[in-house]
Amino acid sequence: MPPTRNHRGDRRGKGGDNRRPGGPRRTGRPQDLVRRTAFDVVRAVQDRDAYANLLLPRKLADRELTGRDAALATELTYGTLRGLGTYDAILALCSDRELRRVDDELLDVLRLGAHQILATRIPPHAAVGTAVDLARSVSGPGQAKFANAVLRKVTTRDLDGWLEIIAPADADETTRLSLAHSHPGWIVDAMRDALGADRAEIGDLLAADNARPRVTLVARPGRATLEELYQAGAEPASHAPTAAVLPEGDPSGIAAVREGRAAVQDEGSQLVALALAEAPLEGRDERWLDIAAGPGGKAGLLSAIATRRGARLLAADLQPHRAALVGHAVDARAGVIVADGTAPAWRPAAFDRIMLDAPCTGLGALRRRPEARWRRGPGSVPELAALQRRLLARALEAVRPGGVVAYVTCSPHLAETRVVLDDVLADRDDVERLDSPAVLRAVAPELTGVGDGPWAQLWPHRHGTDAMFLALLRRR
Ligand SMILES: C[S@@+](CC[C@H](N)C(=O)[O-])C[C@H]1O[C@@H](n2cnc3c(N)ncnc32)[C@H](O)[C@@H]1O
Repeated sequence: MPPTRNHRGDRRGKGGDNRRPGGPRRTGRPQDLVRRTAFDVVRAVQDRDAYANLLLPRKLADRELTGRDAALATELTYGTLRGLGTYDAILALCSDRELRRVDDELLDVLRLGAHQILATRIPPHAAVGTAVDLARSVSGPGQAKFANAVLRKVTTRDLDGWLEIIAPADADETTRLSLAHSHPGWIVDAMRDALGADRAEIGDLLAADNARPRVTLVARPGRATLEELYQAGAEPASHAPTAAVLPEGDPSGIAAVREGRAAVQDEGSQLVALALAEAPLEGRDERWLDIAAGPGGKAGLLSAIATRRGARLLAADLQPHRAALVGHAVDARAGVIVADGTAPAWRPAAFDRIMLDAPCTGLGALRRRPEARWRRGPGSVPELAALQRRLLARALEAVRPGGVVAYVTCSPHLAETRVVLDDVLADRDDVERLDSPAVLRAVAPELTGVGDGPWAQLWPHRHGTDAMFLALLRRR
C-alpha cells in the first residue's frame, strides 16, 4: 500500500510517522467519534489554550478509543494543529466569506476537513461528508451547506497544487516556507538565523518539525538497563548510550517506566545531561545542582549518574507542582526544593556541576507540541532572554572555581543561546568555554554536525532529537 503523506505532501520515510491513518478500518468504532474527539481537542486548544498532548490522552480514555481509532484521532488532532497556517491560507481561497467572519467552531471543522483531504489517505468524498456532518452538528444545517461548498473546492487540487498557488516560487522565502511548512514567519526567520551557514537546510528543519517524533526512552544508569528495555520491545537508539526507541506501544506498559527506573525522554535531552556529567572538571565532584529541573527529565538522569559516582544532586524549580514532578523522577539520594534560581537559596561556589536548562520559547521541541508554534509571538523572546541572563549569572556564582555549568535551552533561537552567552560572559574573565561538541562526542562518538564549538546545537532534521543547545562553561 502507498505510504501516507505528511501535511507537506512528502512521502513518509524513515524516522517519520509511518502509521497509516485513514487506511482500512479493523474496528467497528464509529468514525464520527474519532473525528469528534479530534475536533473537541482542536477546539479546546484554540478556545481555552488547552495542551493537546495532555487533553487528547484523557479524551481518548474517556471515550474508550484505542488502537487504530486512537491513532487516527491523534493524527487528525496533531496534523490539523500543525498544519493550520497552511490550511487557513487554502481555505481563504475556497471561501466566499473572509475567514475572520466564519464562526470559530466552524473554522476548526473546516481545518480538520482540509487536513483529511490534503494530508491523509481518507478518500476526499468521505473527508468532505464527515466534515459536513460535523459542521451540521456543531453549527447547524445552514453552515453545513457552507462547509460543503468550501471543502469541495479544497478537493479540486492536491496539497502541492495548492502550495503552487499560496506559496509560489517567486514569493519571498520566508512567506513561501512559512506557508509550505505551516510555521509563523518569525519562527522561520529565527530558525534560518540559527542554522547560520547551513541555512539551506531550513526546509528540512521545518519539515522535521511536522513529523511526529519517535518515542525515546532513557534507562537511568544503575536503575534500569537497555537490555531490559529491549526485552520490553524497545530498539537501539541513534546516539545516547542511555537511550532506546519504542517503535510502538504504550511506554507505561513497561515495568521499568512504571517504576521510574526508566522514562520517556528525548535523546537530545539525554545527551546534554550526559555531557554535563562527562565534562572535564578539576577537583571535588560531589555536589550537583539542577537549577530549573521541572518536570525532571534531566534531573532523573543526572541523579542516577550522581548516585553511582557517590555524588548528590539537588534539584530546584520555581513552581511547586513542577518540583513535585521532579520528586518522582530522581532517586532517593537526591534532594528536591522549590526555589527561585534568580534569588538562590544556596551559598555561592557551593556546587561542582550545575545544569541550567533554562525556561525558553521551546522552539526546539515543536514536533512534540503541535500548537506551540501558534501560541507565542516574537514578543516573548526578550523577556525570556532577560530571565535566561539572570539565571546564567546566578549559576556561574553557584559553581565553585574548577566546576562546570551546562547552559541548555530547548530552543536554537540565537537570542536565547549565543546572545545570552555573549552578554553574560562579556565582562568575565573567570569562565572558560569548554569544547561542547568534543564533550558530546566523548558521550556519543558517532555524533556529527553539532557545530564547530565552543557551543553545540542538536537538530531534529540531522539528529532526530529536539533542537537542544548546549554550552559547557568552567569557572576558573
Ligand atoms: C525548560 S524547563 C526545564 C526542563 C527540565 N530540565 C527537564 O529536563 O525536564 C524550565 C523550568 O524552569 C522553571 N523555572 C522558571 N523560572 C525559574 C526560576 N526563576 N527559578 C527556577 N526555576 C525556574 C520552570 O518552572 C520550568 O520547570
